[in-house]
Amino acid sequence: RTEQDREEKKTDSADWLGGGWLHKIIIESLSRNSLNWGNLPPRPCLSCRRRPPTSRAESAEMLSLSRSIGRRCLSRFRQSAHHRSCSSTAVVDQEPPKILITGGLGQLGRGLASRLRARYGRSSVILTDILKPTAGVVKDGPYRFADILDFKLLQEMIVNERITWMFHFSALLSAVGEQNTALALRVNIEGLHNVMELAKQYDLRLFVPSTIGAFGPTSPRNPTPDLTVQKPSTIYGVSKVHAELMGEYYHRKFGLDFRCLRLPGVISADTAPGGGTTDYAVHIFHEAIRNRAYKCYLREDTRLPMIYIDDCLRAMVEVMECDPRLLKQRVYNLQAISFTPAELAKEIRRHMSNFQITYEPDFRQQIADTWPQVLDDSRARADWGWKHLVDTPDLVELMLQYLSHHYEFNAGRQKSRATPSQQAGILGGVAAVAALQEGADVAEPRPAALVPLPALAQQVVQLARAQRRAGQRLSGPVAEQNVMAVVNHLEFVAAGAGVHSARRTSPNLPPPRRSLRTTEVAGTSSEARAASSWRGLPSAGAAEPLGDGWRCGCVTGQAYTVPPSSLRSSLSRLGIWLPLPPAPGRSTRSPRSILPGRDGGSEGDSGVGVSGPGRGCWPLPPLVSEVSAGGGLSNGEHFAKISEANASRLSGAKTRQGTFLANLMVSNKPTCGSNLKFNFLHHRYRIRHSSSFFAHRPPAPG
Ligand SMILES: NC(=O)c1ccc[n+]([C@@H]2O[C@H](COP(=O)([O-])OP(=O)(O)OC[C@H]3O[C@@H](n4cnc5c(N)ncnc54)[C@H](O)[C@@H]3O)[C@@H](O)[C@H]2O)c1
Ligand SMILES: C[C@@H](O)[C@H](N)C(=O)O
Repeated sequence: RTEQDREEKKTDSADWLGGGWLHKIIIESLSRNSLNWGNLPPRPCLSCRRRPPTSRAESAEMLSLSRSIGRRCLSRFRQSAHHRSCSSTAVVDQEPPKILITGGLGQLGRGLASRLRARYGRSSVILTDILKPTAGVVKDGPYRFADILDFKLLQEMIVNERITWMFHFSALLSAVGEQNTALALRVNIEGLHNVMELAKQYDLRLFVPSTIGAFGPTSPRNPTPDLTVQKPSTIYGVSKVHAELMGEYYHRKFGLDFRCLRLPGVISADTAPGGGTTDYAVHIFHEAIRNRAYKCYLREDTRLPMIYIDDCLRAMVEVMECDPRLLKQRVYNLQAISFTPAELAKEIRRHMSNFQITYEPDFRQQIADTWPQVLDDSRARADWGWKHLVDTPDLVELMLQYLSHHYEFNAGRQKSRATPSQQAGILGGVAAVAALQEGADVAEPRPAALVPLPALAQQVVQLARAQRRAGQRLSGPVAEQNVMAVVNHLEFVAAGAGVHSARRTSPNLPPPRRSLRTTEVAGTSSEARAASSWRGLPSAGAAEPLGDGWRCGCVTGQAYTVPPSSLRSSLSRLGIWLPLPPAPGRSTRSPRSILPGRDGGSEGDSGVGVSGPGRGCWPLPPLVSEVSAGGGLSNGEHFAKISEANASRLSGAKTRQGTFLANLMVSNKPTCGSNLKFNFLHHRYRIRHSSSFFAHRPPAPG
C-alpha cells in the first residue's frame, strides 16, 4: 500500500505520522487473535475473510502472521522518507542497509539482488562473483569482480561502499565439492573465514546459508530437528557445519550479528543450479519440456526437502530484516515441501501425460541417502513467523508454465512481443479457425455459442502447412481458403510480431470433424470473402473477456464465446504465448504475475482486446471511412485520402495503439492490397471499440 501510494504521490503524511493505518492493523490483529482488547469483537480478516481463530493453535498462527505483517510494516515504515527522521524504536534502522552479495551469479544471488533492490533501491545492493557478468546483470545494478579468497579486495569494497549487510553465497555445492575437495576446502572454509573476519571488523550483519547437507547418516531423517547430531559425510556438509559453528562462536564472543538458515534444495526456473545433489528437481522440468523424458540420477524413492526459489528468497530477506530480539538462535532449519523423484514425476504427468522418467542412480545417491527427508522447522515458524507459500502442485505448475514460455520465446525468430492489436488478431484468428472447423454456422451469428477450441485449430494449421509444403494449390471449397487465410494470418502476425509459432509435429492428428461447405461461407461479409481470396492478408480478429469466457470475433462477422482455458491451451499448442488478462470478476493468476522481471512486458500491456479504463483500453479517436474530396478520384486515391486522414487522427491520439495503426497505414501505399488492409484495420478498430459489433454484422466498408 505504501509503495502504491508513493507511486501515485498520494502519501498522506498526516495519516502516516498519526500511524492511522498501522493502528488499524494492530487493532485488527489483536481482535482477530481474540485478545479481547478494547472490547473489540473478533472479526473476519479484511482481506481473506477467514473467520476469527478459535483454538490456541490458530491464535498462535494468527499471532505469527500478525508479527510478520508488523515486521513488514516496520520495514516499509523505515523506508519511508517521511519517517527517517522520526523513527525511534530500536528495530527501526535509520538508514537502509548497503548490501554486498558474494557468489552472486549462482542460483540464488541474482534473484535475491533484485528482491533487495526493489526494497532498498538499485544501488543499495552490490553483486559480486568471479564470473563474467551478462549484459543483463550489469544493467540490473552494480556488479563487481570479487574472489572470496582475496581478503584485501573484499575489505576495500566493504570500506569504500560503506557496506552494512553481507550475504555470503560463494561455495562449491555438494556434488561438485566431492569432485574437487581441495578447492571446496579453500572456497567454502577459507572464504568463510575471510567473510567472518570482515563482518566482525566492520560490524556487518552477516547471512550465511547452510543446508540440509549439514546433517549426516547419524542424524534423524524424518523429521530432522534444529539441534541434533551433525556428522555430514561430504566436504560440503563439513564446511557448512563449520560455518554454523563459527557464526555462533563469533556471535557469542564478538557480538557478530550472524544469521543462518539450513536451506533445502532450491528449485528455480530462471537460474540454473550450481552442481548439487538436489539439482535433479530442476533439470527434470527442462527435460520434461524439451524431451518429455528424464533420466534421474537418484532412486525413485529418494525423499528430500525442497523449496521454491521465491519462498527461499523471502525467507532470507525476512530473517535478515527480523528484529534480533526475536531470534532465539542463530541457525534455523527451514522446511517447505518434500518429495521423491517418483512423486514429482507423477505431479508433472498431471500436466503432461506422456512424460517418462527412468532411474540410473550415480554417486549422488549416496549423498542423498545421508540427508534429511523432512526438516523440523517449528522454531523458525514460532520465532520469526516463517511460513512457506508454494506447495508441490503449485511449484510444478509454476515451473512448467515459466519454462514452456521461456523455451518457446527463446526459440522465436525475433525476440519482441506482439503488440496488443496483433495479439487480438491472433486470438480472433484462432477463434475463427476453431469456429470454422467446429462447423459453426457462419451464416447465422451465434454470439453465445460456446466453441471448444482445443486441438482443432492446431489440426487446421498442420493440415494447411502440410498442403503448402507439398506445393499443393488449395482448391475445393471456399471454406478451406478462408481457413487458409486465417492460417496465413496467424503466421504473418506471428512472424511480424516475433511471436514464435512452434513447429512441432503433431502425432496422429485425427481428420477434421467435417469440412465446411461453400454455402456456409457464402453468407459471410464481403471482407471475409475478400480476405479468403487474397492470401496473405490478415483476417482481423478481436477478443474480449465476457463472463467466464472470451468473446472472440473475426472478419466473418461472427462472435464466439471461448473459455479462457481452451483459448490458452489452443494458443500454446500453436506455440503462441500470450499473457491473457483474467476475465472480469475472476482472479486468474496470470503468468506475468508469477514471473517478475521477465521479458513478458508489463501487466498493462496484456490487455488483449480488453475494453474499459485501466484494462488495456486505448482511447482512440473515431475513424472516417469516407472523405469528401471532390469528384474524379479513383478508388485508390480515395482510399489514400481516407488512410491519410485516419493516420493523422490516430497518431494525434498519442497512444501506442494509435501510433501502431497510423504507421501501418502510412507504410502501406494505397494499392488495391492496402485498400483491403485499411478495411481490415478499420474493421478491427471497430471490433475493438464498438460494443455493438458482437450483436450486429458490420456494414460493408466504404
Ligand atoms: N541452491 C541450493 O539448492 C542451496 C541449498 C542450500 C544451501 N545453498 C547455499 O546457498 C549458497 C548459494 O547457492 P547457489 O545455489 O547460488 O550456488 P551456486 O553454485 O549456484 O553459486 C555459487 C557461486 O559462487 C561463486 N564462486 C565460486 N568460487 C568463488 C570464489 N572463489 N570467489 C567468489 N565466488 C565464487 C560461483 O561462481 C557461483 O556463482 C551456497 O552457499 C549454497 O551452499 C544452496
Ligand atoms: C541442498 C543444497 O545444499 C544443494 N542444492 C546441494 O544439493 O548441494
